[in-house]
Amino acid sequence: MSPPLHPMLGLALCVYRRLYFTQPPHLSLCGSLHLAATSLLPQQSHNMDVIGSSSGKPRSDWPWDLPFRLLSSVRRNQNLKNEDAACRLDPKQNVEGGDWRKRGVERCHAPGSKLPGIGEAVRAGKDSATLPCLQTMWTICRTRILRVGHLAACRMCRNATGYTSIQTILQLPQKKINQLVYPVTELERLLSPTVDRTNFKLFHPSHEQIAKAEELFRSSGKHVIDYYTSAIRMDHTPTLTQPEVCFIGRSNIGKSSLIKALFSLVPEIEVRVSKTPGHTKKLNFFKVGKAFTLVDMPGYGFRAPEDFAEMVEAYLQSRQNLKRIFLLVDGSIGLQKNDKIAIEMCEEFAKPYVIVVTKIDRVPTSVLLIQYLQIQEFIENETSGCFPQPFLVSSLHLSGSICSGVSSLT
Ligand SMILES: Nc1nc2c(ncn2[C@@H]2O[C@H](COP(=O)(O)OP(=O)(O)OP(=O)(O)O)[C@@H](O)[C@H]2O)c(=O)[nH]1
Ligand SMILES: [Mg+2]
Repeated sequence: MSPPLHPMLGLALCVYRRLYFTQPPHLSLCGSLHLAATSLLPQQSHNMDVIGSSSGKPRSDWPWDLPFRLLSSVRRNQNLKNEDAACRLDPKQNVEGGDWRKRGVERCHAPGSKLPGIGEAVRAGKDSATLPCLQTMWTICRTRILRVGHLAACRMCRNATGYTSIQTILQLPQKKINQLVYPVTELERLLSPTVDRTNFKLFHPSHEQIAKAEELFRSSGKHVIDYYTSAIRMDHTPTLTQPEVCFIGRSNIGKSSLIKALFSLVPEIEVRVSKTPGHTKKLNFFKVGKAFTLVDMPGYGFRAPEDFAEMVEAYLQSRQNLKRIFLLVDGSIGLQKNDKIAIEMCEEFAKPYVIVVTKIDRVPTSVLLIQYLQIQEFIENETSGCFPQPFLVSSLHLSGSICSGVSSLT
């Protein structure tokens, strides 16, 4: 029989479990993988070819079929020439497991020195033996607890990579699978039966398709996934023939986090994520084998780099092998003025782009649905090169959330 808990401890545990052992972490990662996976799939191209606009009018001028068809062609048809292959692809991912683990270690060691310990007590003239003794014990205990916690967290984090796989997710109850893999379908369920759902169903890959695309995000001897280089100006960018996709959005919107989540099967790749806006200062290139390249970019808006225009706009405008832009928008606030400027830019440069609604784990479903419908309407009425169905993702940090997510499965 488990010992009775102190009421306060019981309450704390409840809050803790509520905060950390719920679904969003999976949802997030799955959403990202789903996004990554599906956008690479050949089958998707068929959808893309036929969907046209949601008004039923075919978008014959839509350049989408190129990027979406790519990957499969490359993989299936080895004879395809590079230039042809370079016409259809895209993906994404991210990293920071390494960083996180390092920070975990720092956290383990730092607290002792920061505690109001013996030194401070002595300086404050408290010469009673009790205080320093208790504080020393507390320091030691706390350091140990943190260290054990850190090791457990690291272990969970390693395990977590296993749970990022669609195969693992498929072992979950059906309802959970749906929540994780098809967040858009979950939203759709809330609509009244009279609402036109066409644009909710355009992008709905099967589990097999996702699994296939997921394979692209596993590094192996023949298919090496790794950071490649960084550039601060267009003329510093590497000359690459394989197709490229990039992630743009306001600073702090979660571009790097999304890339990191997509690279969660390759945790050794470092993708730096930060709470501080304006963290990514360069164009960071990550190679996914010979298949394609992902580019993480500085954000626009608050604390954007001064040379943002020369760097990012020039890249978007003139990068020949750029096949798709993923424009990230915050799920809680929807399209902002800056986002609309970015959309105008994509339209002007005639690059195919997708709107990705991020951080959906932080948004109540009702708010998310409203934002989603507004974005869909905007796409329908104001754009011509944007994929009509926004993607929903939440790419939580590998720290905490994912580990907790794993725990919730066990
Ligand atoms: N809850 C939640 N937080 C997220 C998500 N994605 C990113 N974040 C958090 O948002 C903050 C910013 O994430 P980044 O990935 O560094 O954002 P960024 O767009 O690369 O920012 P810049 O490099 O400054 O332009 C971090 O604290 C992330 O943990 C998400 O899906 N859900
Ligand atoms: Mg960043």
